[in-house]
Amino acid sequence: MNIAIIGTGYVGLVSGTCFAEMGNQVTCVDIDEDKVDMLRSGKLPIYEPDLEHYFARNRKEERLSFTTDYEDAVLDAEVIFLALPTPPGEDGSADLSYVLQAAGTIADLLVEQDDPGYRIIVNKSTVPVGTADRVSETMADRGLTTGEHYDVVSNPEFLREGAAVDDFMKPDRVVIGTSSEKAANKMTRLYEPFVRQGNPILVVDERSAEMIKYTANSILATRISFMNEIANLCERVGADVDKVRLGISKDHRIGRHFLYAGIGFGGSCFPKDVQALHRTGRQHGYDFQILDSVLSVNDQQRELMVHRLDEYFDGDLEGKKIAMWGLAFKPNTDDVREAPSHVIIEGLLERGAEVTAFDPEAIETTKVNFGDSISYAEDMYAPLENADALVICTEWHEFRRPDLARVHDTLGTPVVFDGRNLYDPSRMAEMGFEYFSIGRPHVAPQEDAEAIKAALSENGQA
Ligand SMILES: NC(=O)C1=CN([C@@H]2O[C@H](COP(=O)(O)OP(=O)(O)OC[C@H]3O[C@@H](n4cnc5c(N)ncnc54)[C@H](O)[C@@H]3O)[C@@H](O)[C@H]2O)C=CC1
Ligand SMILES: O=C(O)[C@H]1O[C@H](OP(=O)(O)OP(=O)(O)OC[C@H]2O[C@@H](n3ccc(=O)[nH]c3=O)[C@H](O)[C@@H]2O)[C@H](O)[C@@H](O)[C@@H]1O
Repeated sequence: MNIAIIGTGYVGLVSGTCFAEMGNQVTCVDIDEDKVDMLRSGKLPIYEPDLEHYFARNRKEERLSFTTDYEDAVLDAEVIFLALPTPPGEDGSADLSYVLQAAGTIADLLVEQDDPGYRIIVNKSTVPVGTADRVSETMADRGLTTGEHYDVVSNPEFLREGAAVDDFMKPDRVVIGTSSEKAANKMTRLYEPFVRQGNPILVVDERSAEMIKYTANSILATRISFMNEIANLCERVGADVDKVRLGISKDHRIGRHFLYAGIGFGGSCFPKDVQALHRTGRQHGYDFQILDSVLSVNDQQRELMVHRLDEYFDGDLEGKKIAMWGLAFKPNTDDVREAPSHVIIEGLLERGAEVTAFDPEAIETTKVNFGDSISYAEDMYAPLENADALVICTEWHEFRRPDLARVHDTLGTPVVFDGRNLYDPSRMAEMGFEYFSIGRPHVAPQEDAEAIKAALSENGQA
C-alpha cells in the first residue's frame, strides 16, 4: 500500500518505518527541515531501540523516504496518517491546531486535482473525542465529499517510548474507529501482518476509539499515582511498597504492570493526556475528580526527592554537590519531556546545589533545557567524585547493578536517594550507605546495620 505519514516524531517515524518493514511504500513528511535532512542522510533524530536496523533496511530497499513537501507524499497515498503533536493548550485541552492545519493542507492539495480520488485520513495523534468529526469538516469545507473522496479514521497509537518498535510490531490490540466499511476493510488489511499472533483488530466508532486512547493512558497514570500514595503511606507505617506490590500483583484482577512506585510519571503523554481528559469532562459539564488527584499526586511525587534532600541537609543545599544518575523520563529513550529528573534539577538549582548528571542517552536533550547550569559526565562513576549525595532518577540497566563498593568509595558522602527502588535496603546498609528509596524503610550505614536487619526480619521484611 502507498502510505503518507504526516509528522515524523516518535510516533510518525516508528509507524512509518514499521509499515515499510511490512512491504508498504511509505513517505514521511515533516515541516522541520533539519530533521528531514538528517533522516535523508540516514541518521535518526531520536534514540529508540531496534529502530536503526529497520530504518536502514527500508531506506536501502527504497520503501521509506522523507520530504518536507506534502505534495510528494499525499498525492500517491491511499492512506494518510496524521502523527502530529497535540500539546496541552493554556486551559489543558489538547491543541488541535497542528492536526487541523495538516488536514487543511491535504484537502487544499486534493481539491486542486482533476480527480481527487479516494483516501483514508487516519488520526494517529492522541486527540479528544469529536476530533475525527472536526477533521472531516475541515475536508468537507474545502469541497471534498466524505465516503467519495475521503474517510476519516481514528487509529490511536499505544506504543511506549523505549519499546516503540516492539510495541508497534506486536500490538496488544489495534483500534480502528470508523463508521465506513470501506475504510475499516482497508485499515484491517494494512494491520493484519502485525496481529498474526491473534491479538485483535477492534473496529469501533470514531468517538469510542478516541475515548479508548485517553482511558488507557489515564488508567495507567492513575495506577502509578495510586501506588505512589500507597508508597507514601508505607513509609509512614513501616511497610515496604515493593512487597505490597508483589502481594497485590498476584491477583489476576489487578495484574503486575504499572504498579511501580517512584518519582512520578513523566513523558510527553501521561501528564498531557490526563489533563486533556479532565478538560473534556469540564467541557461536557462533568468534573472528573480522580484525574485532578492523579495529577496533583504526581506533581507532589516529582518534588519528593528535592524535599527529602533539603531535609537531609537541614535546609541548606547551597553549594552541595549532587550526583545524578538518569535524566530520561524512563529507560531506553533520550526523551526528557516532563521528566521527573528535570523537576528535581530545577528544585536543586533553586536551592543553590551543584548538579553533575550522567545518562546513557539523554544528555544532549537535557542540555536544551539546562545548558551549562549543570555539569554532564561521560561515565556513570564520574559524577560521584566528592559528591555529597547520589540521586537516581531513571532505572537504566547499568544503574541496576553498579559496582556498589566503587560507588561507596567514590562518593564524598555515601548517601543515596533512589527514586526507582533499585537496591535492597538492608544490603545498602551493610555496605555502609545511608539509603533513601520510595515507600521503603530508610536505612542508615554499617554501624546500625545489624539492628536494621534484625528489625526487618522481625517484621518479616528481610
Ligand atoms: N510519543 C509517544 O510515545 C506517543 C505519542 N502519541 C501521540 O502521537 C502524537 C505525536 O506524538 P510524538 O510523535 O511524540 O510527537 P513529536 O513531537 O515527537 O513529533 C511530531 C512531529 O510533527 C512535526 N510537525 C509539526 N507540525 C507539522 C506539520 N504541520 N506538518 C508536518 N509535520 C509537522 C514536528 O516537526 C515533529 O517532528 C501526539 O498526539 C502524541 O500524544 C501516541 C502514542 C505514543
Ligand atoms: O500515549 C503515549 O504516548 C504512550 O504513553 C505511555 O508510554 P510512555 O509515556 O512512552 O512510557 P511508559 O512506560 O508508560 O512510562 C510513562 C511514565 O510512567 C512511569 N512509570 C511507569 C510504570 C510504573 O509502574 N511506574 C512509573 O512511575 C515511567 O517511569 C514514565 O515516567 C503508554 O504506556 C503508552 O501505551 C502510550 O502509547
